[in-house]
Amino acid sequence: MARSIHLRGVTRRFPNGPAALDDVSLDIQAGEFLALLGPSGCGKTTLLRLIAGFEAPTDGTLAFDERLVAGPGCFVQPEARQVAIVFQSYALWPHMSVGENVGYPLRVKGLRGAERARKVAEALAAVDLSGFEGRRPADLSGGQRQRVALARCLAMEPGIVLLDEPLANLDMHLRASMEETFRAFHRRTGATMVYVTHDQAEAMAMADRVAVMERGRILQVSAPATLYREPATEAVARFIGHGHVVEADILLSPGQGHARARLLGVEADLRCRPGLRLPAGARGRVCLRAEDLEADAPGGFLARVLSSTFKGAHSRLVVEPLAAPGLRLAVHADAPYAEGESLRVGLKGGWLLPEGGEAATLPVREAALA
Ligand SMILES: Nc1ncnc2c1ncn2[C@@H]1O[C@H](COP(=O)(O)OP(=O)(O)OP(=O)(O)O)[C@@H](O)[C@H]1O
Repeated sequence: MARSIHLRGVTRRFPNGPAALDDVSLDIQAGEFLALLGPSGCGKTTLLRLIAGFEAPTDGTLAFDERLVAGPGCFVQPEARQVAIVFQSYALWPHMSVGENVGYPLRVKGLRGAERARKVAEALAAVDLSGFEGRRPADLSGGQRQRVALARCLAMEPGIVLLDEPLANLDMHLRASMEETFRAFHRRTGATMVYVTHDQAEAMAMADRVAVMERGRILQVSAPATLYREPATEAVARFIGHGHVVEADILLSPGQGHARARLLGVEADLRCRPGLRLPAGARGRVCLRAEDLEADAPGGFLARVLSSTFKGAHSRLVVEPLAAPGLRLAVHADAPYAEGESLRVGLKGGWLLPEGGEAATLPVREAALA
């Protein structure tokens, strides 16, 4: 049975350093597929290890459903938490066959003979490895080994599955096909899954919701489309999908999900959070993506082409608005442009970041253009 996970004010400190987790509160629904995403050192693995029971919180509480598993005066040992873990390194026993590896947790549970063999065969069939029972892990490819680890997890019928960068050791091509395997695994088990990754494409492709972390804190937890279209802070806007953030003057106080503003010398209608309070005349910050911009649009702002790259269906331009020297924006155009050429760029939209976003930093970092 899938279980929900609840963290309240969880802090984890190690000696000699800032808190690895800093006052984290998070509710993961039963049966949800949640990805923890963030740069190296942001605390993803510590959070996962805490749920598994390999770490204890310095402060705060952790509960599965209604049951407290870690907190003041309480610590449930990892083996009593009934949580399955899939590691980057597969963690298969090299001396056991595939069938023995998958059947191991069932043996520990006391399952014998034909019933165990049936469950092993079912789990291997679910990951497309029927007939591999007799092989050794050493005779398998990386992707096959990871599927054996998944089958072992499947055989345990766990309520919670924790995955620590399980695709990190696989090549690009295999990763894409394994994403589908993980989604199918999730549909099949209905388990609550917490998936650690620093690869945003992976997180966005698989998870129901993504928690973006930075320096031990959760910046935003949202469905992938919401993270992309409606980032809560400038840091999330820049991190997810390489959004560009520019300053704007609010012309009409935001209404129900819309605002009128002047940015880069032209007026535009922007999307915003319903109920957002920013008076006319205030300064706001806007997340712009390539799809918010239109090349060669009369009435748009003037910009200079810095580079033009042929991408098949379109050319990807990097332009510098004349009104904001140093700012670089990505724009899609139907035709290629020459370097140094001028054009007008139309503003079709943009997302007005909610108040409380971090201070704008211009010029935009080159990294945002990658
Ligand atoms: N056992 C430990 N002792 C001391 N510091 C630790 C320990 N474990 C983690 N840390 C520190 O806590 C911070 C968060 O580490 P964590 O491994 O959770 O990050 P991460 O986001 O998973 O990074 P990566 O993607 O590189 O694995 C880091 O600064 C790390 O150095």
